Amino acid sequence: MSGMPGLAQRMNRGLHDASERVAATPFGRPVVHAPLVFGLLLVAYAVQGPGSFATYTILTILIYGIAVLGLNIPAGFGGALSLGQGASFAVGAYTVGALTVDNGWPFWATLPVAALVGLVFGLVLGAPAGRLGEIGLALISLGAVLITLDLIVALDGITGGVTGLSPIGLITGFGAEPTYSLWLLPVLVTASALVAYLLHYAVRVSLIGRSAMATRDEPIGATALGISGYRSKVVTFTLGSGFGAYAGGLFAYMAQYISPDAFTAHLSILLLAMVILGGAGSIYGPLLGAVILVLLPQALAAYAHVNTIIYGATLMAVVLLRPSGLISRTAAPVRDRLRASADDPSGAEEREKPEPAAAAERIRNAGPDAGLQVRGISRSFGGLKALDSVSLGVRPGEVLALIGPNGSGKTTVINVVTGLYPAEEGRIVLDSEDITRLKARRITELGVARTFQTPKTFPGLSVAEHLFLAKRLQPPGQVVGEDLDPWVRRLLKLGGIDPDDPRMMARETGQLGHGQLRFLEIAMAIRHSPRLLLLDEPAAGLSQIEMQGLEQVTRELADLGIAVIVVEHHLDLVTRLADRVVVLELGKVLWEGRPDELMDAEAVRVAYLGGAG
Ligand SMILES: Nc1ncnc2c1ncn2[C@@H]1O[C@H](COP(=O)(O)OP(=O)(O)OP(=O)(O)O)[C@@H](O)[C@H]1O
Repeated sequence: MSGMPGLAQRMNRGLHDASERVAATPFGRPVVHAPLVFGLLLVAYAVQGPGSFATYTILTILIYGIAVLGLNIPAGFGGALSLGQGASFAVGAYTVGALTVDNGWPFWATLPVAALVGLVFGLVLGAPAGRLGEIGLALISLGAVLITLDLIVALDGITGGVTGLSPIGLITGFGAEPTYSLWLLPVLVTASALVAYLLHYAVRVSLIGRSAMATRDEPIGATALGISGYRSKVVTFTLGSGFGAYAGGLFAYMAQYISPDAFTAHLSILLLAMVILGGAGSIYGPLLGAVILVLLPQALAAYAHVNTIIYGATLMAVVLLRPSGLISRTAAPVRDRLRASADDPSGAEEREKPEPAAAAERIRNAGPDAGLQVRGISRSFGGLKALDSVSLGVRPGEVLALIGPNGSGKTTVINVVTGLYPAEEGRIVLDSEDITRLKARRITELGVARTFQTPKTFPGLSVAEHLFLAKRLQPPGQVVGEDLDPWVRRLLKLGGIDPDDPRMMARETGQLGHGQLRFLEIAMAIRHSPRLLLLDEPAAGLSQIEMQGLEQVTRELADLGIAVIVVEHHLDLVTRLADRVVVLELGKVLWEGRPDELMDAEAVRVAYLGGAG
């Protein structure tokens, strides 16, 4: 299903900065520049005075900054249109308020509890919302804001109702009166912002962050890689809410008084606006958004009659002129090297051939049910029977070519085998295990890798990040007990991607050409270390040289013991590469045999080649 790209997707894809970026940010790694900023801010507080208006403004920016970094996790990395960050902020503020005012807890106890409550709140909200599309998720999160506000008013025994809670001091209890240390708040907020920034960056470069981005950019491709889109949404929502609640807790300490007025739906919209304005999905863009949207109203305060108009117009202008926000997303570095060969980690020599003896023995020892058996599968779309009782099989070490006229059902076979569409009839057995009713992700986990007719790669992730995901999501217990990185490297090179060029590896794939994407996708499938590899028209759009390279690598991979099904229109390639050929017509198997018999088969000539010759 193509359909219109969603709002969040458009928001996230936006404009790609054409420049090549290797580092995570223009200022280098966050671990280097973040402590520097921390020090500079402390100097600024000292110069301005820790209780000054300037310090208060910086602290406001940092507190909102923590909340928007959190929101950037589901909204930027995950592409979810979340309007509920204000609710998490409120939950955190009231957790701190209630524990401080009613129970006299000090800040070092209340703030972790606030973050924890925020995580639970995010999980409770994210678990049902994660199943919904963009609009559903937006509405659920907005609903959460409204309900939270009502609950704050209703639970006045804990929250103080409309009157609110005060005084909220940083250090209370132990028989002491609430204490307001002039320096404690700035240091605590600034240190918290620093940690939040580093944590946010860690999420960005983790499997969680990259999986969320992959799902955002290409959900079907992500599923084929073994990523659970639902889990990604729930986890990112939960983490973001934890950040939001912690920020709300800090806000309570800064304001020393909280009431429902501070947490209306306007706050949630403001936080989302900060993320979008600064650059959703970028590492420090949301912080820039917080700076602008805190300072702008202050700068406009003198023009009371027009300030809202200017504020709104500025927002609209920026979003219209730069749909991806002020700061474009930045490719993140990957600590994951493609090895040139299993026994040569230095990466000098590439191994040309698999070890024939070991591989041949593995193939010989495969049991009678080894490989894939498809028995009488059918699948309809509306009134159209795309597959009608199709049976075929492929053994380890074998290349099966699936050919047939357009619309004969070749891709549907791959889609049904990989669980994208369930079969309506028949059985699919992989190495003696019935996989007919398994979900797509589970089938991937069993060692089934595929490519698509049009590569389903992730435009916002770098080449290296694609290969990172394929490796990290590799099924346990590799079938081919060898490191396949040398073949991955060869495939990349065939596609014109130099695996040893850091700039190339750091390039977002939204900037790559068709051939590069096709080889990258095949390389990812190989990095998955599959037992069954399904290639959907891999040679489409390739040159003769590229096709020959692809043919050689595919043969070698099969010789290692991988079972390969290749859907292909190039009959010359099919006759050279395949061990067996299955011809489909109108969803049925028309013919099956050796490639050298193909041209003599009368039925195939009539159906597939139009009876010529
Ligand atoms: N998701 C779908 N919804 C509706 N119809 C579908 C869907 N997927 C496939 N079909 C239909 O099923 C039939 C088989 O399609 P399929 O893509 O498997 O053919 P194919 O042999 O791979 O063709 P091509 O060589 O053009 O890729 C076609 O008529 C197609 O329109």
